[in-house]
Amino acid sequence: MKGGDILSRIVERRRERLRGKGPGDGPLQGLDRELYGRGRLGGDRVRAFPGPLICEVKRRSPSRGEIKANLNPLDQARTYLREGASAVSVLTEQDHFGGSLEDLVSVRRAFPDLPILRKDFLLEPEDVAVSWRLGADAILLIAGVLPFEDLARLLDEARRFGLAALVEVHSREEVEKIRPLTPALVGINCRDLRTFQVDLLRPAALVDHLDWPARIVFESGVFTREDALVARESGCSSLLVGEAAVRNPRCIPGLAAAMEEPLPVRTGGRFSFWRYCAQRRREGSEETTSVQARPLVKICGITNREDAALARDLGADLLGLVYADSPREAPEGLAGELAGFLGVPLVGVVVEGPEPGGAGATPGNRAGFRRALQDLESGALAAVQLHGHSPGGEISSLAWPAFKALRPSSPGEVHRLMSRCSGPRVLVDAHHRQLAGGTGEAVAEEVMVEVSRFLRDERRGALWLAGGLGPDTVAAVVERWKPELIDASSRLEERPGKKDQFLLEAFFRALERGGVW
Ligand SMILES: O=C(O)c1ccccc1NCC(=O)[C@H](O)[C@H](O)COP(=O)(O)O
Repeated sequence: MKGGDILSRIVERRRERLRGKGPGDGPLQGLDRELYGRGRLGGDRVRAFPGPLICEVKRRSPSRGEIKANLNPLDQARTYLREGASAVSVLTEQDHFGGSLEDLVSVRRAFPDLPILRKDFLLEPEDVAVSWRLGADAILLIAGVLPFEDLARLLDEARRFGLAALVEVHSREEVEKIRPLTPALVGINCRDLRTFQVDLLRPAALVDHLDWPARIVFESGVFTREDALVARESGCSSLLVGEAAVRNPRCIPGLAAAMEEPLPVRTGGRFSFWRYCAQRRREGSEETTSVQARPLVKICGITNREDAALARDLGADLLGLVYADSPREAPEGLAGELAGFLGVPLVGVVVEGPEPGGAGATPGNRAGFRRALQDLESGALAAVQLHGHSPGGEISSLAWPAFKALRPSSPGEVHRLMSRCSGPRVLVDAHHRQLAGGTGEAVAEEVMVEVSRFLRDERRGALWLAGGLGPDTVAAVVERWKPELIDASSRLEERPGKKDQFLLEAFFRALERGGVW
């Protein structure tokens, strides 16, 4: 099912059910509150809810379709507990998620001490009472579907019953809506419930606007350790994981560990990389990942102080330093020197494994990789851009923060390469038989068509694009593919490794003049 107005339809259906059978949905009315209420969390435990990892009991969803039609809620909850979830969320919405209040009751009965969130589209104070009666410890309240007065009333009701309330937001507007209520537990949903688009940078973009003491839950789209690390870097203390946990509960220990163990490195020195990127997106782009605003600009292949300062002054958002065999390899010590005065995050570009065409793990590239890791650890680099094919697939075990640069050689390769990548963004660059990057060539049109289709159909993230961008092409490329970030290098040079002032200025002028912003 497509996005469209699905949220309104879900809410309308829920209202119909409330008008028909009432909040207890008929058969469950009159259940013994003492029996089902006995697992409720006491005061301190409500305050500690939900711990690092909430896993969801859900059979299907409008955005993902069937996930596990024959799911047994008890088996699923038991597995979650065994694997290390700190709380369980039970979907009770029937028509679109295949849940039920019976699911909630049966999980509560079997696990009296398990912290349970009731996840549904709750609309009326009576919903809160029913949730308590049937054994929930916490309820979800969605700011996007509740008028302010109703939200306030339901929050009060939750307090009266001693239930934790997870108040969910997705936009800046919704943050403003809940601000007067200063809820203690806020969920930031990476998924836009109206379009189903998932953007793992959404929490990072919103978190600084939550300017009251609150525990923040990172919701939706989490599959991997990298996703969990992004959640932590965004200032979230908990994850809410649905599809990944249902399909593969064995991911749970890794996700739980990623939320608790020491972060792999200093997460980007002075810059919190993903937070910087999320917050740097220009005005107007916040509400959607089909970006309208002027894209972020990464100028790559910086080898000296002068070029770095010029690119910064012209408006570059990120600068790239190459740590690989290349005519634009950055001299040793440059990152440390630039980080001291520049005020723009530096990205270390590395080639970390063999490329299909043979370029790759030369001794120079391996030495470059080690050097980049040192500069990342010292805080001189804010992130690492990984070219080449990593053997394991977990980029965070190589470096963090990091993102992959993918160079599909054909449309057929796009899905295979992009679906294997985790984390919030990948950079799409031009394929070349010999060179790992800095080719000066554009990504083939037919590859770009497939990349756009992948991002649209998977509804995940926004486009970061490199390859042959220069003053003459940048405006048309931006207009056509609407990237969130563009990356340019060799077509801004007077010779390999030295930027050309005229071309750099023309590039930024073309970007300002030619765009749709
Ligand atoms: O730029 C290089 O020489 C390079 C060498 C090895 C690995 C990556 C490299 N560059 C990566 C970049 O991010 C470039 O900006 C990107 O490939 C686009 O380059 P260009 O087509 O020259 O604008």
